[in-house]
Amino acid sequence: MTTRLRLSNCGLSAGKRARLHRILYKHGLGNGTALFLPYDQGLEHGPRDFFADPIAGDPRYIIRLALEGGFNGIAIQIGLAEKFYWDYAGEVPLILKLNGKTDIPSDARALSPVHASVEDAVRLGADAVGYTLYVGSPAQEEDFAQYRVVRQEAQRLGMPLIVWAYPRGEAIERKGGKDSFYAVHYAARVASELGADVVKVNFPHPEKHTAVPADYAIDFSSQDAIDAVVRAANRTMVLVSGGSRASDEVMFEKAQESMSAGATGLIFGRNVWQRDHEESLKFVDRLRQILAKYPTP
Ligand SMILES: O=C(CO)COP(=O)(O)O
Repeated sequence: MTTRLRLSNCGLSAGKRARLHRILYKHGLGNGTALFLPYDQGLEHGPRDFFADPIAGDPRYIIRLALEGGFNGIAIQIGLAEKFYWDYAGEVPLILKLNGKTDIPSDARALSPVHASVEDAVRLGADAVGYTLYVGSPAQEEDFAQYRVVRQEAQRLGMPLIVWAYPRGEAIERKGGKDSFYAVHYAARVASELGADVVKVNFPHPEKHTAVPADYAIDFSSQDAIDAVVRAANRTMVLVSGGSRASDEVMFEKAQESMSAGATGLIFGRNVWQRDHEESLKFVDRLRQILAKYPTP
């Protein structure tokens, strides 16, 4: 088990620390762990994610769910933030996503263009911004360049920067795929090297080792894999993402292993809202029981 990071150990400026303190200690369980509700799938995947449970297509429903479920924050794009966020008077912290893309073009040269600014985030009362970085994409040079502008603005304005570190591209596919241990481990390290305050990763699949460099061809358990990912992030807090719908047992195991590895929290979307309201709240309650076991003073 890795030691859980404290806010005081993350090299944060005063503004970033104050905002992260609000997210981690004034919302959710208030124990230093985080449960975020991401709701950018309408842009990233299109309306198909809402077919299973059409109410989930309504941003007002999702923000209410974030409140009722006691989430630490909601991650949305600028359009929904402008139109819906203040209906709820900022009762749940806002993480404004600054870039995003549709899944209509292929991922061969994945790049998530920036369409909002850190100043937008300040104007909207956000407590953090989110940036998707496609680690391994042939468009890396452009990605790093636009990321640098966001990082510098976030630094200037005291705004915590959460990097969605997503391995992508043909080279990643050859080395085990985007949720292989190799790819997720590398992505966590990249976000830390590039100055993210928080990194969001997929849960690594240690069994997807084929065709990766020999150093990685080790018989890891999933716990060993997520432990190593959290270590690779160094003084960058780690959030583990949910992914597409899976059984509750699989999700709870993922949550348990992530928190035991020293992750700060979870960012689960479709597994929360692709089900009926009562079921969503029950599911969230079980996640909160897991987080409650890992307080960070
Ligand atoms: O952070 C996420 C999307 O931005 C994760 O969402 P899912 O849990 O639906 O995969």
